[in-house]
Amino acid sequence: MKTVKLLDREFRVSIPSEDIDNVIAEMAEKMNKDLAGTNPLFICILNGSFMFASDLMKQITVENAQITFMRLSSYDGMGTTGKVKKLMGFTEDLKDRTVVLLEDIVDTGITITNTLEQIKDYEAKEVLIATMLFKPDALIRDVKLNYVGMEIPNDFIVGRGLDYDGMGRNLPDVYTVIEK
Ligand SMILES: O=P(O)(O)OC[C@H]1O[C@H](OP(=O)(O)OP(=O)(O)O)[C@H](O)[C@@H]1O
Ligand SMILES: Nc1nc2[nH]cnc2c(=O)[nH]1
Repeated sequence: MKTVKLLDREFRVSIPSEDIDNVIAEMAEKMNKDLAGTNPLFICILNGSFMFASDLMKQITVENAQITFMRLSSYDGMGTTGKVKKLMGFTEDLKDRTVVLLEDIVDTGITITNTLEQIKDYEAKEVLIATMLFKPDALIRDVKLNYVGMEIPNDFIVGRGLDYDGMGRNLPDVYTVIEK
């Protein structure tokens, strides 16, 4: 079993990199059809989504697609603080645009619903949500996800952009914490 140690915890591979590549490719293909002619603006929610956004955007062929970034943070160690801090905003005008929020993971749903709240006054034409990973059993907010790469169990994971106290974002595979 492939494992990795990050700080004080051990993790085992739970999703190989190729499986994630495949779901991102499928998502890009679907978006290329759905979003044709919409001049979409993708918003990558940093930090965790940097790798997903990069992998996805390389496969987006929609004309006039654009990407921008905002930075939010709510996790401390392995748990949500329940509060979403905005650390960096964007300057693009969302009015009458098709906006696609890019998340690495929707867990409790607190971050994504908070993001929707933050941008609602910008009067976008529509706001779609795309997430690489989704934990349905952890969701405590009512939110519609338009594109979901993969549903996963309610365990703490790292890799593919996701961190444990800043560590492990660079790992191409996804790893699940080994409970002590
Ligand atoms: O659905 P939720 O329970 O809100 O969890 C999802 C959020 O948690 C992670 O962000 P985090 O706050 O860890 O910041 P990071 O992206 O900088 O790692 C992840 O990138 C999502 O944005
Ligand atoms: N690293 C990491 N960040 C998260 N944010 C929400 N859920 C998770 C998770 O399982 N792992």
